[in-house]
Amino acid sequence: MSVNAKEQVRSEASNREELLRAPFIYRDDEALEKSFQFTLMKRLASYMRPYPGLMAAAFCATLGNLAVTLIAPYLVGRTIDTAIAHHRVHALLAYGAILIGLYLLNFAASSFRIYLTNQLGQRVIQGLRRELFVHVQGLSSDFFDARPAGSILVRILNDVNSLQDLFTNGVINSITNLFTLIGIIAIMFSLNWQLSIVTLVVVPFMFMLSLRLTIQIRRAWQQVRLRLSRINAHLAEGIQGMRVTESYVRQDENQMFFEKMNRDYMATFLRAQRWSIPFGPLVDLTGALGSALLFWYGVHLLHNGVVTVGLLVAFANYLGNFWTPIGQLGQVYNQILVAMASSERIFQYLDTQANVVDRDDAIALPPIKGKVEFRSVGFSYEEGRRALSDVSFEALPGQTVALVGHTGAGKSTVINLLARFYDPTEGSILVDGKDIAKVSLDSLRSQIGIVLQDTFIFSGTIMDNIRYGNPAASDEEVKAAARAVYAHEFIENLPEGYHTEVRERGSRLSQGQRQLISFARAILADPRILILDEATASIDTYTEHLIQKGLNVLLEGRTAFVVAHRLSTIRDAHQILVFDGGRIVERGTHAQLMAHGGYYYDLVAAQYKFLA
Ligand SMILES: Nc1ncnc2c1ncn2[C@@H]1O[C@H](COP(=O)(O)OP(=O)(O)OP(=O)(O)O)[C@@H](O)[C@H]1O
Repeated sequence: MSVNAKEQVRSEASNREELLRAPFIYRDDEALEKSFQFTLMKRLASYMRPYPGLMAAAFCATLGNLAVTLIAPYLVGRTIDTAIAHHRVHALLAYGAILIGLYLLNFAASSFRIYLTNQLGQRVIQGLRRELFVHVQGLSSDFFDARPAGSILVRILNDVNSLQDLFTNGVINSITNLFTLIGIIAIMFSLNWQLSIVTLVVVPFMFMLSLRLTIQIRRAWQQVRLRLSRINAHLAEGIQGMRVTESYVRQDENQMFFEKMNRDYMATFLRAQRWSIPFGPLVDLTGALGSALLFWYGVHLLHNGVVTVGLLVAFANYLGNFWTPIGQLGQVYNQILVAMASSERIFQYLDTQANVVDRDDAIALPPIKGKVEFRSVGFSYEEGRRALSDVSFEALPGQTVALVGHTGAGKSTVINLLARFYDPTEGSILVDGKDIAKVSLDSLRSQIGIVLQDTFIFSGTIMDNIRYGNPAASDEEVKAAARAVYAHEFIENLPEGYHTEVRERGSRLSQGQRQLISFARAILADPRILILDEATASIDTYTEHLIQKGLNVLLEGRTAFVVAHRLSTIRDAHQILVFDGGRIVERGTHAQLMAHGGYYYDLVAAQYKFLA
């Protein structure tokens, strides 16, 4: 290698190192924690209201724990003072038996409490997740347009899960912990107030230390989780887009990006570890300090005959019992901060209202014949940007209407309004003379079939996928539908025919095969009105021929709106609506429009001649 080449390699390597070390900037919009808000907490607590029996039982079980925590140290003290100090074997055995009984009770109460609080937590979480899913499923298209699917997923999964700890342990434990602390303090003061003051000097310090450290530790681990989910998201995207990466030869950049994420994750993990390591030893140290104070002053009181050995031991036990509730209260505080951020986001979704809803006086649309009318329809997705203006047309039952125009002209918007994914801003849409804004959504959509360009294939068998159009259809009906649209042949040729499992999004099937399946699905649903966004993907001549024939069967006898990309489909349409800038600029049959020699003529000349 020449000196220059070596120099270049060295400089590339150092550039790479520099790039890798440069701070990593992410765009995260989600807050990980929020300050305490009473209204949010009250709303969260309302999710526990349906389970009064579980809450009461869990609370009783925790009272059992509480009783043992409060009584046992006192009994140990009494055992020492009355039984051991005076060599009274019977008393010793009796105390021993009572203590064993108490600890057995504690064991039973703890097991029962853990079981009950888990039941409670899981039920609350399951209910909340169900409510969120049902609500999100009922929201209108604008909601899904405005946010990526990933962020909706995170809310339904992660945000709800992050409330789990609070509902499982937090609420019940914090009440018990408070009672425990108050109980211990009360007992200690009733036994000896001077010793109590000296012993408890260390407690506020313990509490602050536990709180501060746990806050830092939680934040540090939140950062680790955040980095991990970024790596997950990046990996998922990378794997899905692998073909594009390969075709644009972007592997090196991807590797560099991944390497940065990986390093960032490692650094964050080690930082979190650094915060976590001293927690245990520091807690022990503070505990030891408390015990030292207790024994230093206790021995002094012992000399003066103010306290007994048993009382000192009881105090030491009580002090030991302070740790668990203090630590747990710190944890609950942390859980509440995290819950505030998550629940705020969850409630934001739950409070979002669907824009397209059934009116109170909505009627069910009777079985339709298929006449469709747009009357001066106008629509904007966003304020100030019109997607459709003054669109009027009429389609008679059984007619095929082709919607054509350049990209962004408004064709899909017509379809979105007809299926009532949105309501028009102006004008009205009538089906068989009935304003669709006044009929129930279910009765309208169940009579409209939609075949999109990018056919959605669900994981399951081919049979399941076709039956999606009509869940009540028998196997024979499914096959008949496939036959009608010329899909039967290719399905039969698959390894397991109709029972072939199609993987996620139908990756095993070609574009054309997916379209044929969507035709079969639509014909099985047998809608009077059909909306079809014709696929643009180029398909081999044989499949293309099948699709053409399948399409003719599908359109037969239905009112169909086709965002048309094939000249053959357009040519056969009863009516062609030509869109530009959200308006209908020309209308007529293919022959009429070609003879007119206007916008449509130019469009066909430019766009469709190759597809004829
Ligand atoms: N969800 C949306 N939010 C905001 N604006 C939108 C949305 N969908 C479409 N638009 C805008 O509305 C206008 C009409 O879009 P539309 O999708 O109806 O066009 P199209 O003719 O179907 O185009 P294409 O042939 O590319 O699908 C465009 O200006 C587009 O940017």
